[in-house]
Amino acid sequence: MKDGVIRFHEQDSEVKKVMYSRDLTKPLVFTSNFDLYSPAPLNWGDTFAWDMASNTTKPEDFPVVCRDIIPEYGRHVMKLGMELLELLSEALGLDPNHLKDMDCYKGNMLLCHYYPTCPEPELTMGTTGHCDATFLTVLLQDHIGGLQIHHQDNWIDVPPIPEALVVNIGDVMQLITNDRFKSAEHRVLANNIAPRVSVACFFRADLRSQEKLYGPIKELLSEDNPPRYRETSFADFVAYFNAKGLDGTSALQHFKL
Ligand SMILES: O=C(O)CCC(=O)C(=O)O
Ligand SMILES: [Fe+2]
Repeated sequence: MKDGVIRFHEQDSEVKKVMYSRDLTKPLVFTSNFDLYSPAPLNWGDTFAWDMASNTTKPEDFPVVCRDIIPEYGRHVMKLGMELLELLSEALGLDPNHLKDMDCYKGNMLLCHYYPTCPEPELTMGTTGHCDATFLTVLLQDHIGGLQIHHQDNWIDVPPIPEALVVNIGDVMQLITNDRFKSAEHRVLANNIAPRVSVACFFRADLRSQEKLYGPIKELLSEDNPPRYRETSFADFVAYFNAKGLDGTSALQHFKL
């Protein structure tokens, strides 16, 4: 999978620009710098994004250099994520199907990141600190390193472990569990040694639906544990998150009661 991502990103810009867009609602998009229009230094990274929920994507729509692997990886990571949703439901004392039945996977997205070698890494970031606007993120990183997690006011390295995946809780999981599960703030350093590749599978609800509302799960609430967040559609959460940008503040604050 990592080779497939390298094959895509190391194509000529002329080939890639055909897929370039800043509209991540398109099924397959090549894009750059989540924060292109923010005043802060630009993030040093490109992304090839697949909206896994789009049922209009045909195998031949994928770029030929990674057509063999991206849909297959997508199937495997989806299966793993469903099992994780079951385990997390059980950990909350709920029926194993609870999170799956909340459709925490119906708007999934696969983000294939490529962070080019950066001549002046101290002036920017691969990705600035943020929590994901997801329930869950399953992350595959290569051997280069640079991923860090914010813990007790320090940024701690998450060293790559061969064959291992990193699983992050996202903001919307924190919201529906009323802070039982905390979202993990993370960032990626830029480096001047070698390009870095990672693949994030975002477990999300369907962004096309405004009907379903996500608030703290009723079974987890009690007199001593009243709801801490208001309900929101997944689409509204993501719209707020994207409009705010990666400015180091938590999108969850906006939904606090
Ligand atoms: O590249 C990484 O390791 C992290 C990517 C990330 O944080 C994201 O896609 O939200
Ligand atoms: Fe992230």
